[in-house]
Amino acid sequence: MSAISVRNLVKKFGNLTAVDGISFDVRKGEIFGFLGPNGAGKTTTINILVTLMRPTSGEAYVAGYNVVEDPVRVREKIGIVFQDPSVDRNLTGWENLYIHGLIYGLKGEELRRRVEESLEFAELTKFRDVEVKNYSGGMIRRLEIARGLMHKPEILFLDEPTIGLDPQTRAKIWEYVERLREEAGVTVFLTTHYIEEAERLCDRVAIIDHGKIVAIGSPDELKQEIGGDVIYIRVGDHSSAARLLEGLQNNGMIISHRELNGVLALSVNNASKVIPTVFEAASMMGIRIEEIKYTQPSLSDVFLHYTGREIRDEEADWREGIRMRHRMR
Ligand SMILES: Nc1ncnc2c1ncn2[C@@H]1O[C@H](COP(=O)(O)OP(=O)(O)OP(=O)(O)O)[C@@H](O)[C@H]1O
Repeated sequence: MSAISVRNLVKKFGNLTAVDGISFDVRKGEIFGFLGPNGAGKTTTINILVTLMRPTSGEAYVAGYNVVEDPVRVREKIGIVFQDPSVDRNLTGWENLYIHGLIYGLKGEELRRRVEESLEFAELTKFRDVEVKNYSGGMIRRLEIARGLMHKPEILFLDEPTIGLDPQTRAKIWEYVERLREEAGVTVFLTTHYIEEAERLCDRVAIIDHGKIVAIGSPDELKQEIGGDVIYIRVGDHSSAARLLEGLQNNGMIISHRELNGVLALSVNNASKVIPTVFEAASMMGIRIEEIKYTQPSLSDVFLHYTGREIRDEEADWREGIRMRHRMR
């Protein structure tokens, strides 16, 4: 039996179809990622799976229970960590866990033991009696994840677990999530719009865009599916990049392209055949190539391949900035 099974799931808000007929399975014990830009439908899907929202149509089973027909059973089997901080900043780490345990019906010695174990697992024992407002962003996240695990759920849902955290803290959270799977045997379903997060952490990834799954598989499988190489050419500015692209586009060698701050990225079948043509075109147009390199495609190239767009956009960065400011308050 799969840990999660979703069939033709649809969620509409008025005229907007936030989740548009998705189907997928999450295997027991895997770290499964939902990767997509802001607004793609990731949080809506999580909300349906954790029984906070009813789907418009379709079916979803979590730990074998139907999310609409058996929401109480589903909730017993899952832990949830939302995007925005939800711990009480005026309480200590210990107090936050203790109260959460009480809500879940734990009592006496059992509750105290579980709180200690959770603090230990989150490497927060030293800070157990410190008010959460004095914790760093990474410590708060670890506390929230530990809290989501206190009632020993089979499946843990993490909505954007590292949003707004710096790269070093992000890497620590990844290690922590891996440890959960290895030591606690929990199935993890997470959403993210960070490519590196999906690539580093997930056994399998579903790429979601405009409410639809555009690709699903292990990061390696997805990259192999699109095949080919990506050539990065630094020419210094946008107009040179645009001119060079125009000069290259007629030769039929470019599968897709994108440009960011004067760096042109070209998806091609065989980089070693295309690179001489790039130099030729640049020299004919008087464009100086500052740097050129090529790599196998990344998950970001997979997204570009299936959607024709970058996974990150300015709006996402802007919204994330707002969120971070909100979190700092
Ligand atoms: N309660 C709601 N009412 C109306 N529209 C909604 C509601 N919740 C989400 N939406 C819309 O549905 C779409 C999908 O949103 P969703 O939050 O699921 O995306 P997401 O991929 O999780 O992005 P984010 O990380 O920004 O939350 C968006 O266009 C959003 O504006």
